[in-house]
Amino acid sequence: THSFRQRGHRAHCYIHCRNTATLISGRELARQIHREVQSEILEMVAQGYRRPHLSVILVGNDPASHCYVRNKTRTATALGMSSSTVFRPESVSQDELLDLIDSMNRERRVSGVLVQLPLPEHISERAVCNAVAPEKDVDGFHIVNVGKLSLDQRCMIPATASAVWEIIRRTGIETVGKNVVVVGRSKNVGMPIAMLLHSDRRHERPGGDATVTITHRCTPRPQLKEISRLADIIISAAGVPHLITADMVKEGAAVIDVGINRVQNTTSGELCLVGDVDFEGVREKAAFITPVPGGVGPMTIAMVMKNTVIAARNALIH
Ligand SMILES: Nc1nc(=O)c2c([nH]1)NC[C@@H]1CN(c3ccc(C(=O)N[C@@H](CCC(=O)O)C(=O)O)cc3)C=[N+]21
Ligand SMILES: [Mg+2]
Repeated sequence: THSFRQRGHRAHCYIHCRNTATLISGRELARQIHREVQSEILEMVAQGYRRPHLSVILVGNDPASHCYVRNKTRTATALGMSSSTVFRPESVSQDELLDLIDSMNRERRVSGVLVQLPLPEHISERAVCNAVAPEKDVDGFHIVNVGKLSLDQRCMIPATASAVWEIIRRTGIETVGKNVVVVGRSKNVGMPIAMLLHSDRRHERPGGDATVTITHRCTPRPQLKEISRLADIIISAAGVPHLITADMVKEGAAVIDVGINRVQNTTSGELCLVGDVDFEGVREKAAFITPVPGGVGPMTIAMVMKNTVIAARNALIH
């Protein structure tokens, strides 16, 4: 629902400003992607090809990781893919994981391989990500995919970055020549988001042609505010609740909240999920805002599905 507020003094020169942002439904956009993925799978099956298959490796018993993985495999099944999850205890050795990945790489019916992160301390995430065959790497974390992303080449794009990209594209938010601030520089989230948005739209893997500023824990708060107030698009992937407040947002900006923070509700004491954005305050200022939950999260899952179908399609060509 949109409500409007009258701005300006004279009746003939008023500007109607939305006084609350348009809520971007990640759930609705994800359903759109699901339908596209589903029909692509139907087409492949109709052509006589095997259904795409997603193989997941899940180490340890972190409830959130189990929840995300269940979400992915459940969605895969719903879209007509097959999927399997291999569970290993926290104590698994790196060699055992590498062997497991190797067998999935060799298995022809496996289209995509995903190792849920984080992994225990004694395992090198880099070694594990690099063990996945780049063409089955639906997370886009293999060093070859990271390199290709940086060179604007076609590659597997990390799902969270694709999610942010698709939210921007499908909402019709302009990026060319716009100021974007990406808050957070993680290799799996902040960095690939910044990479997509700043790069050239004419390249093999088109970019957003935006002017991108990356801020991080060493950015002084007053400077973050100065930069974010100039931003047409704010993308926060810091993991800090209430980091982005209304005073940091330009009127009419788009605010995309990638944060996932589990916090205890001060009144009810319940654990709840919040993003990095002070939603109630910022929605009065922004033109577009994504909620948490129901924003980037569901789109991330949808983009993993899309990557799996891309991997399956690519495997038909060779
Ligand atoms: N190899 C690997 N690939 C990943 O893509 C990956 C990963 N490891 N490790 C963890 C992060 C996090 N991530 C999320 C995916 C979906 C939601 C999601 O669906 N969130 C729901 C809420 C779910 C809830 O209630 O917790 C929402 O925002 O509406 C959240 C987070 C993928 N990650
Ligand atoms: Mg979300």
